[in-house]
Amino acid sequence: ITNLVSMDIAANALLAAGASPAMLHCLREVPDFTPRCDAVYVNVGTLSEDWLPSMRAAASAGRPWVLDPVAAAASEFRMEACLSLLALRPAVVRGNASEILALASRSAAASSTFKGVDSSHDSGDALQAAKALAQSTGAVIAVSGAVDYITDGEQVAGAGNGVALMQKITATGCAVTALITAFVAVEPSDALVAAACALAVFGLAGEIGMESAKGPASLRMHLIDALYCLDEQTVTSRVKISLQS
Ligand SMILES: Nc1ncnc2c1ncn2[C@@H]1O[C@H](COP(=O)(O)OP(=O)(O)OP(=O)(O)O)[C@@H](O)[C@H]1O
Ligand SMILES: Cc1ncsc1CCO
Ligand SMILES: [Mg+2]
Repeated sequence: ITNLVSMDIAANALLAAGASPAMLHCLREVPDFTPRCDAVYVNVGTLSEDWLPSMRAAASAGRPWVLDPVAAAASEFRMEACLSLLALRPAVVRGNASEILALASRSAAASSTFKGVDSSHDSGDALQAAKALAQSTGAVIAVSGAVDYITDGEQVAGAGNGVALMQKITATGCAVTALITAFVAVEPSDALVAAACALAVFGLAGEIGMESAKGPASLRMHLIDALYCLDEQTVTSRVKISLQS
């Protein structure tokens, strides 16, 4: 269940990576459909009062699930929605630094530099907040940025792949959270590894895509092509993941 802006890029990124996406958000379909999913993705980017019950039902269906708290500090309603979803035990939460800082401080007003769906902080600024949030929620917290940080509250992994121009394509963050969900479906017992690998692989696809891109629109196309064409040799030789502690 993802936002209206991200549906296309998220579904195409998942297909290119070998997953099988389906976007449904009708509450009456959730009980039939969700048990058949290997993992569930909930993204609040275009939240509405109608969608929140569907999100809560899908997150409660007993499948491993992943939360993208897009613009968590946009409003009281959105912050409360994110906090109520966090209580439903996501395996992973992936946000940009501003989103993770806002969630960790649990207040829509706390983020004075908040401007919307884009981050106004570097990922490193949110590392301590991510660790605290991981400890208080039991979720793996991933903060995207120049270096993506992934933590379970004890261990911290850094994923260094990616290109800055990815920030100029809307919903690349939403797409990488979708990819994390697919990786969690494959590796449900190690969400830290799943999230770190998905972020590194998506960043690597961005690096390879950048070799042919002329700007954000062509990078979007080449990134999806690169994701589709990745092979094991390229992944193992170019992925940059390090354990920080
Ligand atoms: N400065 C950067 N250098 C390299 N890669 C980056 C940089 N900033 C972001 N990325 C990568 O871009 C992708 C999207 O991350 P970003 O932090 O922009 O997400 P976001 O703000 O949630 O995006 P959106 O809300 O548009 O979906 C991630 O794969 C991340 O690793
Ligand atoms: C631009 C935008 N607005 C709500 S969700 C979204 C996609 C990036 O998060
Ligand atoms: Mg985002």
